Parts: sequence; structure tokens; C-alpha cells
Amino acid sequence: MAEERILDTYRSVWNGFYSWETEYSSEVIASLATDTPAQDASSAEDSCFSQDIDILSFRHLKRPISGIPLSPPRVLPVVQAHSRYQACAPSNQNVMAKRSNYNPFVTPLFIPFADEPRFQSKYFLEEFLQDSDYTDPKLRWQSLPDPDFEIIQLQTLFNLRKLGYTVSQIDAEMVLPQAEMPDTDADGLLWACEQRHVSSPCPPALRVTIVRDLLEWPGMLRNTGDDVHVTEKWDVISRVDSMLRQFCPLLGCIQSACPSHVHDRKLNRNIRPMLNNDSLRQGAKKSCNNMCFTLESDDYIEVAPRELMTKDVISLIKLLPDELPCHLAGLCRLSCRDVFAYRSELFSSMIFSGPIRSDIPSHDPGPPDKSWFRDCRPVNPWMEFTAGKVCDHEGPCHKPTRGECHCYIRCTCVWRRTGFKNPPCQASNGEKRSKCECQAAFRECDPEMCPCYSRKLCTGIKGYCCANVSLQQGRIKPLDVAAAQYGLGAFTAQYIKKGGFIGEYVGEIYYNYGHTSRAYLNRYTGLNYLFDLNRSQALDALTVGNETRYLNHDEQCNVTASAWLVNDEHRIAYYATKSVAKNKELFLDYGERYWAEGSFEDYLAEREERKISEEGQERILGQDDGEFTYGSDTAEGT
Ligand SMILES: C[S@@+](CC[C@H](N)C(=O)[O-])C[C@H]1O[C@@H](n2cnc3c(N)ncnc32)[C@H](O)[C@@H]1O
Repeated sequence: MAEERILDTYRSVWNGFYSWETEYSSEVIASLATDTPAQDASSAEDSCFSQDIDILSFRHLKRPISGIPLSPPRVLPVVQAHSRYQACAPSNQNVMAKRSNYNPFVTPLFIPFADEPRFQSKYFLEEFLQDSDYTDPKLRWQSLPDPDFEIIQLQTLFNLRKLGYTVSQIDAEMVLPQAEMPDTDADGLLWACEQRHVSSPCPPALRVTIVRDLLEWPGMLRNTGDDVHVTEKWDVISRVDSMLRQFCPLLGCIQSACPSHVHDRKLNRNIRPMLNNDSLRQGAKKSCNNMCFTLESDDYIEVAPRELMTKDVISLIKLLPDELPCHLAGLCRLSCRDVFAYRSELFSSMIFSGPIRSDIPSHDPGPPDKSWFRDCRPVNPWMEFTAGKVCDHEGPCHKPTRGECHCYIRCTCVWRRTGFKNPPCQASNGEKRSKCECQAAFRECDPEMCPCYSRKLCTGIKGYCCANVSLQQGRIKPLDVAAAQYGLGAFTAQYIKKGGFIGEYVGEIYYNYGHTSRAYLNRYTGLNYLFDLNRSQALDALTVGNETRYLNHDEQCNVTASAWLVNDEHRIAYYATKSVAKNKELFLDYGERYWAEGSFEDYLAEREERKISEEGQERILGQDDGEFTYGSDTAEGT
């Protein structure tokens, strides 16, 4: 019954929305019509549009030229076509490739070179076919949602809310897109609503008011002030979880909205309260008002009204179980007594057996004990670093074995949080060292912590600045891009001294580049912008990059590249190996591996071979009804 009602509402909004279409279309067509007499049948036969002509004829759309003196035709010089080049979006920092281990579901925008017979689209599309259920890859525009549908669905939602349906009821009938975004990752209607609202986290329900003006159309019902109730599943923890993905968890990262540190962290939903009720009361220095929870004993804890105990309130208390109820009261829009009552109820089984305040370890970890360091692990565990071991040293993180440990930049242990005792580029015993420890470990100093930087650079005294922050400071040299011997090349726009920092090679960060559509494009165009960053990652400047992507190869090069560890991220810096005058082309030695690849035709043959052998393997596995065991041939013979 509910389903029918929802469908009816949906249908009537749909019809209402499109009712203008027939009338509007006829008006447009009528406005294009002229009084031009229909052609006679004999001349109409010659025309491609002969069938249409006796119904309507259209105005001549060109502007009338009578009266305008026409200049004699000019012969234009023959212009040489520019040789083929790959355009790229400018960027001054690395960005995570859209298609990566963390986001494999990317559709192709378009098929480049699709009209060139040598470019076999099937190889380009192969990567997108690899996803299960993905037998027919669509181009991006083919799967974009129609904004008209969205408006119709939102209007249907309003109308159904007016009829008294709850969001859960609407959701349950599965007529409109579902609201359960956090779990499903699907783009639900209510999720869409939520993106356009100003939310007030106030009980008694999660009240959400849609403020975006919907497109006005004759059949629309205005928002009558009826608030939409967002599904109860979408609580504070889920919201924070979803936002966490967008924020870089690295304390040392200095990029706002950092695009390169992806992570999959989730809030811990099972935080155990450490304080019992007495400890909590003791923690409050004074009562917040004369009704404060601190003035109540356990015997008189009132049971708070159930309807106020929303998912949001529960998740806030669970997230911050030892926060003073007086502090949470504002966030929950409840009295601190109610928050306290809920807390007591939520944690009734554990709270009264919890330690009292004096049992709780203070935030000062005291003298270092090895157990503190066991928790010392890289923030991005999937990142493999080539530059040395990670955190297997004996000492605390702020006293690394010289030149070996890189963990304190990447470490989540207690010491990391409390800050460095010794800034990384100062010897732990205070000795002066000829070379900064960071540099010895191929790591850039952190400008905020490096003592040589912060103390001396600001004075502006020559010779005192820390040279080990060039990537972070981005003190790049201007380069010109112009036609060169091998396509485009990079030229100096000013003199660069020997050893000078030129710029950073930036691009999209790829894991497992392998046989991707990108790899196929590289081979087809003969233009390869791939740079190995470390053992597991590569930078590709094919579609995102800066001027450094235009450096061509020469064994007699004037530029060298080094990989640096900067705030937990490997980055590539270019330096001049000799002084380079203005307007000279810059060259890098790409290395032997770069040139080891065969021709495009070899590559196709290799791919074809690989495919045949993979298909053969699948057939063998399929024939055995899944009971394939290694060595089965020999077992038969014996
Ligand atoms: C990183 S790009 C350099 C910029 C490129 N010339 C352009 O026009 O965009 C590398 C590509 O440049 C070309 N290239 C660079 N140095 C070369 C050389 N010494 N010999 C032949 N081709 C070269 C190759 O096509 C190579 O894949």
C-alpha cells in the first residue's frame, strides 16, 4: 500500500514536472516556422530533408549580408600543424590518482585517439573491464545523474513528508534512492538532501532544513517549513568517519586539504570510559549551575526522557565518554544532568567498576619505557619506504639511531603527540654536526621545527639559511617550455647555479601502474611521463604536472633528480649538476630502464600473449570443477 502511494506521488510529480514540455516544444517549433511556401514535390525530391519540408520550413539562420560590403577573399598562409603533444592540467603538488587501490571504480572520461585505427580501444578499456560486474564500461557522461530526476525526487520527498511518511518508511519501499550513504557508498537522495542543508544537531530529532532553492516549476510545493528527518543511521560518528577520509591525518603535513595522503581510518566506536561517576564529579572544578549533575548523588540520578536520547546524543557520549557532562550539554542541547543520566545508563555495566581518577595514567608518560614505543608505526602502513628501516630501533623515537630511523616524522606513538624533545636535524646530545641528520637520511627538515632554519633564516644573514627545505618552500626556478629536438623541452628562464634547486617533478601518484589504460597511452603516443617514486609508487605527469615534465633525456645531462622524504611523503626534486646559462635546454638522464621498453607493436604482441595464457589458465581451472590441485597429473600416473 505504502509502495503504491509512494509510486503514485512520484508519478504525479514526474508528470507535473514534464507537463510543460509538450507545450513548450510546440511553441519553440512554431517560433521557428516561417511563411516560406512549401517547395513543390519535384524540387523536394532532391533534398535530403524532402520528407520534412512540406510540414515546416525554417528561417534562414545566417545573418542577412545585403548592404555589408564584402572584402575580397584573402589567401591565408599555410600554417604548419604543431607536432603532437600531450596537454596536462597544471599542478604544483602531487595528487592521488583518481583510479588507485583505494578507488578502483573510475569510469573513462573518453577514449582518446578512438578514430585512429592503430589505437585499439579494447586495450585502453581493458582496465575498466577488470572490475567485477563491469562488462560494459560506460564513459563518464553516460552515467552522470540527470539533474531533472534529482529535482523530481526531492519534490516527491517533500510531498511524501507532507503526507506523513517518515524517511525510514520511504526508504523501506526502495522507490526513491536510498538514504543509507555511509554503509553503501551509494549516492542516496537523502544524502543529496543533506549536502544542501543547514543542520542543527538539536534533539528531539535530527532536524534538517533544506535551504537550497529548488528550481521553480508550476507543480512544485514550496517547503512549508516541514523539516526532513535524516535517517537515524547517519549519526555523528558516521559523519566524522566520512569526513576523516578527506583530511590528512599527518600532524606534520602542511598542505591544507592535502590531496596525497589517502587513508582509511575510522573512529573507534568502542572507547571504554575510564572514569566512574565519582571521578567524573571530582573532575568538575565547580558546578555549571545549581542544577548541575555534580550536585546529584548516584541514588538520585533521574531517568532522562527517552525521546531526547537520539543517535547523535548517544554517539557523542560514546565518542567522548570521559568528557564532563557540562561540556557535552551544549553540543547535545541537553542539560548536563540529562547527559549524565544517559551516560550512566549507557555505561552502566562498566562504569561503576572503572578506575577512579587517581588510577588513570596521567598524560605525562614519565620516564621512557620500551612499551611506549611498541605502538610506534607508520601512519600510512601501505606505504613502503625505501630510505631505511622503520621504527625497529631500541631507543625512543626522538633519539633515533643516527641516519636509520625515519619514524618520528611518521610515528603515532606517545612521543610524537607530545612533540619532539630534540628537533630532527640537531644531534641528540647537542653536538654540532657537519651535516644535518635529516639530509643524511634523505629527509627534508621541517621548517617549523628545524632549528637551523627557524633561528637563522629570519635574520636574513647570508649563509645561515637551511638549504634543506627547498621542496617545502617551493623556491622553484622559472622555466620556459618550447619546441625542442624531441617534441617540447624545458629551457631556463634565468641563470641557475650549480647545485641549485630547479623544481619538483609532480604528477599523479599511482600504485601498481602495471597494465593500466595510462600505460597503454604511454606506449601508443611514445610519450612517457612516469617516474618511479619508491618501490610501490610511481608519479605520472601525463595529465597533471608542471614544467619539469618537459625535461628531455640526455646522458650528458645538466640536471639530477633526488627523492626526498617530506612530511611522510616521497617527493622528487630536480637540481642543476652544473651552472646553466639562461635560455639553455635542461636535460635529465632517464636511466637505462626507461629506454628498455620495446616498440608499441612488441607491446601489443606481449599483451595478446599474456591474455591468451591467462584465458588458458582460467579454462584449466574451470574444467576441474574447482577441485584443482597442484601435482594432479603426477597423481594420476602413479
Ligand atoms: C618526460 S617527456 C619529455 C617531454 C616531451 N618531449 C614532450 O614533448 O612532452 C619524455 C618523452 O620525451 C621524448 N624524449 C625525451 N628525450 C628523448 C631522447 N633523448 N630521445 C628520444 N625521445 C626523447 C620521448 O618521447 C619520451 O617518452
